[in-house]
Amino acid sequence: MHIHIADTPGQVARDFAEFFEKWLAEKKEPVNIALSGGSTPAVLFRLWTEEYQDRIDWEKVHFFWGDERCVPPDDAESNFKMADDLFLTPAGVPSCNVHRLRGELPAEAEAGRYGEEIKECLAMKDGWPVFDLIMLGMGGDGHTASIFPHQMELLKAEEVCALAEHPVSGQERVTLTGHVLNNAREVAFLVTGQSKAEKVSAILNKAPGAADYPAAHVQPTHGQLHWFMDQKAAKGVDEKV
Ligand SMILES: O=C(O)[C@H](O)[C@@H](O)[C@H](O)[C@H](O)COP(=O)(O)O
Repeated sequence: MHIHIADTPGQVARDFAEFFEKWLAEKKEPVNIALSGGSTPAVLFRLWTEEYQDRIDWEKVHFFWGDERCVPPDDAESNFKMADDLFLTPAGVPSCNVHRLRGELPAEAEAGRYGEEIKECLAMKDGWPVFDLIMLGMGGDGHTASIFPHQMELLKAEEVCALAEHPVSGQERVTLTGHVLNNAREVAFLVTGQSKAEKVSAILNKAPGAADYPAAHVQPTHGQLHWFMDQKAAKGVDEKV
């Protein structure tokens, strides 16, 4: 596991962007990556648009989503909308490289369709699709993607994508499931802010009860795991974990 701690959320985004640029430069073939949702990636998306438009050959990158809210693509809640407004469109990412999870469609059917699209586009290993890189966030309850503590069974689901729901709002989601997350070549958490510190510390220090948090179960079978955090989220984490 690789721990990357920076002073500020802006520096976390910059550290990840530099990591990503070096990582991509070593790839001879196009890569398939899954973007995280929520608000944390916004800083990175703006940075990619403002400073990396010409530094990265975005035609080499195919974008998928680790999860999506079951809303239309123009809804303020849409993970796609945030990425598209801040990065995909302004940075001129080719639309054929953007594999949108169609939140406007009936969730169960879309979970199946998106899983099939992923299996068509990605290599397979151990019966599961292999993302080159999956970006993840973590909620204050320890959820990741849209695998929440009240739906731990999604960590072991037999489908590539499954229907999920937010425990408070009841909002329907579609999420990658645990086997897919753990089949990736690289998994990178981007987690910032004081509100995440307790769960981050429990997970990285393997404290009792950490197994109740879905993010604790992201342990790539073959791949590398990275935690990019700011000082506030990483409070209490021993860098030697
Ligand atoms: O659709 C989502 O909301 C995400 O995929 C979710 O897993 C998110 O990454 C965390 O909830 C952290 O969200 P913030 O970045 O807003 O703290």
